[in-house]
Amino acid sequence: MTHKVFIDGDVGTTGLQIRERLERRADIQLIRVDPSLRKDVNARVAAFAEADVGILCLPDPAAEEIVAACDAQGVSARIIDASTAHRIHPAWTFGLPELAPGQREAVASAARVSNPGCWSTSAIALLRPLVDAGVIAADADIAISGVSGYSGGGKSMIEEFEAGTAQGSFLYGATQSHKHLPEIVAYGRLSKPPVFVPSVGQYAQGMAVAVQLTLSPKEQARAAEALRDHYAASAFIAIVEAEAHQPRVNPQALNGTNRLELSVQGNPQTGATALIAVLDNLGKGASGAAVQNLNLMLGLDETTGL
Ligand SMILES: NC(=O)C1=CN([C@@H]2O[C@H](COP(=O)(O)OP(=O)(O)OC[C@H]3O[C@@H](n4cnc5c(N)ncnc54)[C@H](OP(=O)(O)O)[C@@H]3O)[C@@H](O)[C@H]2O)C=CC1
Ligand SMILES: CC(=O)N[C@@H](CCC(=O)OP(=O)(O)O)C(=O)O
Repeated sequence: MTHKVFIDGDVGTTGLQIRERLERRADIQLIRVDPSLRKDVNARVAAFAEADVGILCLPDPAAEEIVAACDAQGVSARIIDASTAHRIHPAWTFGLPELAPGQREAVASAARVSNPGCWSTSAIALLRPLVDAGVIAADADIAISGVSGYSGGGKSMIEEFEAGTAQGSFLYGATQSHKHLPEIVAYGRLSKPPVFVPSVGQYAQGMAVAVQLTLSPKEQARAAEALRDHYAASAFIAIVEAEAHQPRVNPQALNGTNRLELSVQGNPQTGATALIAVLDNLGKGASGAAVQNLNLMLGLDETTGL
């Protein structure tokens, strides 16, 4: 049996990587629109009407526009949205199957799934099990930093770095209005936003993220245990020994995979704690995650083709 999938935005960074993963599969038939019509709303709505699942790999306004057009024309295609547009929308299911018990089943049966952001995937994967286990208080003082390859910024940032016009690595988001903060608060079950200062490095792909807070030595040990318990049966998320991410955390270590590695590090004497995540921004941070969600929505093993 083949499943029909339409990728809206399949020449962009995320869409192209999803297409490459799906083109290798005999169980998936990709629906394509004529390249000259790739921004034509009617042509794309027709493609959604034919698809079992459509995947949006578009800027937020374009994602909102095409969902509204599908709704207006009565097209009831199941949709995965890789943009930020619907991440905390109550009618959309958050596409992090490992979030909490029941989330995998919720994704599998959902009509609309929002694929998480790359930074938020890391932060939520670290925080949510610890908040649920009572190791971290919802109102804890938390800081998040990290480094991403420039492909995280899509085509325009890739062009900037490849043309040599980017002036090197940089921090951003210091005004604390990064677009991933709402989903980190909502799905991390926090009662206040963490302080989040990400950065971009002078390499294409891969991320390392550090969630920083104070935990007692006992809480540090409980944190590692709670994460191990939570992800024990996970195909893609693993807790590794702190040594695996020392002394340098390599943001490119998991490139080309859909994996996310977590470790608990810190100084038990002072309580200063760094929860570390490593992932591919175009793997578990975007395209791999979208394929995992697609597999679940199609009733397949979530690891198919990943
Ligand atoms: N890059 C990453 O690591 C991640 C990206 N995302 C999200 O995924 C989405 C896509 O990002 P990314 O692939 O990086 O972005 P890109 O800019 O690389 O690609 C976006 C694509 O959408 C196309 N597009 C823009 N407007 C329209 C429209 N109205 N109709 C049809 N196509 C349109 C663009 O066309 P054109 O080429 O003509 O501009 C481009 O090909 C974004 O919402 C992004 O935030 C999520 C997680 C990680
Ligand atoms: C390096 C870089 O610029 N990264 C992007 C996030 C990439 C991502 O996760 O995308 P969406 O949430 O938009 O889907 C940023 O921080 O805005």
